[in-house]
Order: sequence, then C-alpha cells, then structure tokens
Amino acid sequence: MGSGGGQWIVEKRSSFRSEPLEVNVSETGCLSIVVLGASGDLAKKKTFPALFNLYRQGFLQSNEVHIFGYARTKISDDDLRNRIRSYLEKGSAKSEEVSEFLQLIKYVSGSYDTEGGFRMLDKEISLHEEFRNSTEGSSRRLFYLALPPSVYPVVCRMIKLCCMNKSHLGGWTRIVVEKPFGKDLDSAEKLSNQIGELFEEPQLYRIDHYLGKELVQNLLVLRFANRFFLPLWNRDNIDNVQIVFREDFGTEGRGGYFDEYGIIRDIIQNHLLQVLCLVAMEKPVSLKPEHIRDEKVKVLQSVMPIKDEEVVLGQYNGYRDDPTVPDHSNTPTFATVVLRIHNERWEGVPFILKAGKALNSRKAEIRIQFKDVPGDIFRCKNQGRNEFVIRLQPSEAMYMKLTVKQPGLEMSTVQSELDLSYKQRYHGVTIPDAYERLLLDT
Ligand SMILES: NC(=O)C1=CN([C@@H]2O[C@H](COP(=O)(O)OP(=O)(O)OC[C@H]3O[C@@H](n4cnc5c(N)ncnc54)[C@H](OP(=O)(O)O)[C@@H]3O)[C@@H](O)[C@H]2O)C=CC1
Ligand SMILES: O=C1O[C@H](COP(=O)(O)O)[C@@H](O)[C@H](O)[C@H]1O
Repeated sequence: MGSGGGQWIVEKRSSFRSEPLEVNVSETGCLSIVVLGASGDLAKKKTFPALFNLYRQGFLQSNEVHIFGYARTKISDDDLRNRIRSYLEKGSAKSEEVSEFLQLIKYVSGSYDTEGGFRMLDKEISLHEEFRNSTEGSSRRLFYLALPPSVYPVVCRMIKLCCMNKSHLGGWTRIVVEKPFGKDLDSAEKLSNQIGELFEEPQLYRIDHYLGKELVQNLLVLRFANRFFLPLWNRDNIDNVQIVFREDFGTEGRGGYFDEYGIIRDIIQNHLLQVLCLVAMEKPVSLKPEHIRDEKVKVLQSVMPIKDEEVVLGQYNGYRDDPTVPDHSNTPTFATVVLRIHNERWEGVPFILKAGKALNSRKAEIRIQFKDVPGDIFRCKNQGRNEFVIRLQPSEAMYMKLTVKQPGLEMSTVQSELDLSYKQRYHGVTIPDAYERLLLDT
C-alpha cells in the first residue's frame, strides 16, 4: 500500500492483477474493529494495548469506533475488560483513559465454525452502526484474526457469510491475518487459495509485526542511505551474521496455538527470515512494496537447503507442565539454524538464526561480525573483532564495536563502542509499538 500525491493507492500483487487499483473515496462511516481470539495472548498483550495507544493519540475517535472481541470462551464484557486492563495501565496511561477505552469494547462469544456466533456478532456490529447513524454501506469493518492459522479458512468463510459490510458506499470489510501463514508450502498455498476465493487481495492484510519495529524499519535506510556500509556489506569483510531472538518467559497457557507450530514456525520462518532478507538483499529499484518484495524473494531463492548438522533443537524444562501443552509433546521451543546464501555477495558467510523461549533474558538483535584485520601489527586480535550490533529490543540501539588506542601515554589498544542508543539520542521521543504502526496502516 502506498501514498501518491496525497491519495491512497492500493496495489494488488502482480500475480493477482497487473494494473494498480486506485482508491479515492472518503471514509465517513463508523469503524468496527473485531478482534477474533480476544481471549488469547496476542489480543491481551499486543492488540488491545496497540488499539488503546492509537485511541489515546486520537487516531481512533470514541464517536466513530467500536471494538468487538470474539472467541469461544464464555465470558462477559466486563470479564474481558478486566483481563486486559492491567496490560493497558502501563507507562503514562491514566486510569480514566483506560476506563473510557474499555467502554468501547463489547464481547461476543461463539464458535469459529458455525454461523450462530457470527450472526450474533453481525447483529452487534449493525446495532453500533445504526446507533452511529452510519449510512448503510459506508461503514468500515476490520476483522483481526488473533487466532491459530488452522482456523483462518473457516473463520474467513463465516465472516464472508455473516458479517460483511452490506454495500460499497465508501465502506469496506478488511481482514488481518497473523503469521505463521500455514505450516508448510502446501498448507500456505492452500490457505492462500481458500482466503483468496473469499476476499479480494486489497481486503487482505498479512501481518508480521517484526516489520513494524523501529529498528527493522530502519534497516533499509541504514544500508542504502549510508556510504559507510556500502563497500563493507559483503563476504570480503563480513565473517558471519547472527539474528537472535530470546524470550525470558515460556508459553504461559498458549499451548493451544504454540504446540502445533513450534519455535521455527512461530519466530524463525517469519520474523527472523524477514530480518535476514532486509540484511542480505540487494538495493531495491525503489521503495515500492513490489520492488522490495522482489529483492527479498531473490535472497530466499538463493538460500541453500539447510544441513541437518547445522540445526540444533531444544525444549525447555517445564514446557510440558503447561496444562495447555500435551504431556508428550516434542515441539521445539529453541532452535538454531544456519542459512547459507549462495550468491556473489554472501557465498561462505553463515547467517546464524537463533530463537528460544524461557531463556535467561529477553532480547532481539542482529550482530554483524567482521573479519579480522590482516597484518595485526597491534597484536589486538584477541581483544575482539569489529562488530556492528542492531538491537531491536529492549532499548533500541545500534553500536559498533571497534578497537581504539587506550587513552594515555602508552601505545596500547582497547575495544570500545560507537553507540547510538535511542533513549539517550532521542530524548522524549516515544517509539511506537510495532502493532500500532501496522494497525494504523490497516
Ligand atoms: N502471543 C503473541 O505475542 C503473538 C502472537 N502472534 C500470532 O497470533 C496468533 C494467536 O496467538 P496467541 O494469541 O498467542 O495464541 P493463543 O493460544 O492465546 O490463542 C488465541 C485464542 O485462540 C483460541 N484458540 C487457541 N487454540 C485454538 C485451537 N486449537 N483451535 C481454535 N481456537 C483456538 C483461544 O480462544 P477461545 O478458546 O476462547 O476461542 C485463544 O484464546 C498466532 O497466529 C500467533 O502466531 C503474533 C505475534 C505475537
Ligand atoms: O510472533 C510472536 O512474537 C512474540 C514476541 O514478540 P515481541 O514483539 O514481544 O518480540 C512471541 O512471544 C510469540 O511467541 C510469537 O507468536
């Protein structure tokens, strides 16, 4: 999706149509945001907090927006509000603001594969639209699937059958689906076909929230707007690249989703692979989504089959104690995988992807380790290599480890850092959560 000359231009993927579709309609109808899987982990930790932050900043107005939670769990509106309250009351949020926001939320309970619940949901949405005097057809309905991908097809069918915006007077129905998009190539293609039969491509938003993180968004700028990196970013200078995700908590009741997918499909195949693409790809022709996608695809096509001996899998002690996890599960919660990119720039440089839950710290970072300097006249090799680190979280930062002269009379060396820590550099700037950015886009 891109903005050109002040109007929004929605472009379908070239595999679906060749001409860009220009949409230039004013959006006047009220907005209903439906969070399916509202009882779950993503909804409470990220979706509702992101909606709350958009509300606080005035992007969602209480006189036009209403939020619906939908899931099978039988709870009341207030039960849902109480479940999420503590996730909203963080930072500078005032408790009155939280209460006002929570009043915008209504909960509907129903199954994912029968019409009853979805008809009820449609009725509730329509009531809200009538209450807001939204002209029929001008209303906007955003369905956010905070659900395991196994239920996307049936949920999309039910939305299409029961819950669509009724006509096209500037209104719309949009569907947001989460990663992982299927389990393997066959299921991803099947899922794509199933959803594609129900909705037009511009109605569909596939989310990978790592792409909304500030420092992931910065990767293109960093690589292609700075002269420094251009000559160094290749096999002649870089020894290895590490892309690491660690979490200091386990599944915590998410076994219903996680155990079926595991850490590779949960984190590596999507979040870390997207980061790898941005680190490894060539400069795109422009910033158009298609041009960026084309370069990413080239990188992925150059990845060699992974060798068994370059994979390590593990499961943390206590994973099976989670009541939502089957007793004999062997689903990995930790994985290290080495990817090798067979092209002129990266031949011989291992890309080491690591992800794990319930480890000793929470961190996501990219470490680019450079080769040793030939002819070590300072005998400083043992002090460590040049390294460029991009810390995505926590505390966003970029720093370069380099060898300098130890200040003083002696000619000795020491490792130091050129440090761009965002908190210190950008005082008073709040970095938006990835989901705020992405939900606002949708
Ligand atoms: N948690 C997170 O931080 C993030 C999650 N995601 C993605 O969000 C999606 C949901 O993840 P998350 O919220 O963590 O998962 P949960 O396990 O919390 O599942 C969400 C909800 O889906 C329903 N559900 C769970 N298992 C099943 C099942 N087997 N069949 C049908 N319904 C089920 C449950 O609701 P009920 O039983 O009430 O219907 C549950 O509350 C996943 O695709 C994940 O990749 C993406 C980014 C971050
Ligand atoms: O997609 C997911 O991401 C979260 C971690 O997201 P972060 O932005 O807090 O790093 C992870 O906990 C979850 O298992 C996974 O589904």
